[in-house]
Amino acid sequence: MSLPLRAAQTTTRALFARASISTPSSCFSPLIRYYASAPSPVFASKSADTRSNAKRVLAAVGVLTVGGLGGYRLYSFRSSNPSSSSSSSSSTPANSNETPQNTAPVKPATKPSTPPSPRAIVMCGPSGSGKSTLLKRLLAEHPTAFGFSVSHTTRTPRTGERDGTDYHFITRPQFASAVANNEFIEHATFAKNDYGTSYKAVDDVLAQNKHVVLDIDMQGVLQLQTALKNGAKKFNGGRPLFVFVAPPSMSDLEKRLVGRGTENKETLEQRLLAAKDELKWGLGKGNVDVVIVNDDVEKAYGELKSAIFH
Ligand SMILES: Nc1ncnc2c1ncn2[C@@H]1O[C@H](COP(=O)(O)OP(=O)(O)OP(=O)(O)O)[C@@H](O)[C@H]1O
Repeated sequence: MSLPLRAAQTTTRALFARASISTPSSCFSPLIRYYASAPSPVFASKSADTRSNAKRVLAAVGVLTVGGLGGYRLYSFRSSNPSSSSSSSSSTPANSNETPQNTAPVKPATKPSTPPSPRAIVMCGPSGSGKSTLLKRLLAEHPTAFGFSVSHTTRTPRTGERDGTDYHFITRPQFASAVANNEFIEHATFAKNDYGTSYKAVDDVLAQNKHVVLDIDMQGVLQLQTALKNGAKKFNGGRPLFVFVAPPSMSDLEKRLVGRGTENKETLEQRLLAAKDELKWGLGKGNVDVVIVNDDVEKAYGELKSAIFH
């Protein structure tokens, strides 16, 4: 990754963090939000439908690539396991005559199972794609199965904030030491303060037999995936499930961000710009386990549950 791109993404990340502080989801860390999930999924094998869907989505990426912020259509599919070398996700270009509208959605689970051990579920996708919307529903439907991880930060506690509950408040040298010791899944700086997500904080939730959903931006996911590939601790021996939430189109995404009322012109542009990169990455071969296109909340939520409970 070139330095200019990374610098631009880091800036975007900071903007996201700043904006998210004032959003309804700001009850979670400004850099990463955690939700305990319903019990862990076990991946179903990919069906013919799934592979067919993947082909169509990849075709949609092509449209996005040449069409800039123009409209595109995306459809749900299960991608390959990003950390599994035995993965066999399809990457064959789609038949250009096929229309996404004919794509069958991933079938929701009919009988949710209860996997034996907790798991981390990593939610990612462009800002405004609907991650919080879906996760709030999951949390509401499975309140006792959810737990929250506590982030570390070097910023000063605000009135009422409790160390170890709202954040782990640490000094800059402590933070630097934790970074050097690879204790963070991901970390970033915002407004001159450092924020980080430690493996331990996530493991603490898993140890309570609760599942954790991490709502992370693309850079955080890339950090995590790199760490996992390099042998970092894997959340109580389990591997996270990577879920990418995509909007049905760029114009829908823009409408939703505007409608949410959280953006000014600058942050809106930043988010839409970042969304293009995130979509290319999220829909790329093998980068995530599941892609959910949130064109309809009910359908998307069903697909999320299907991914989690299978
Ligand atoms: N399927 C949908 N149809 C229409 N509007 C939706 C849908 N899903 C979510 N929204 C709306 O889109 C807006 C953005 O959703 P949400 O805040 O959940 O996105 P997000 O991915 O969590 O964003 P961020 O990463 O910035 O927190 C919200 O106003 C939400 O109500």
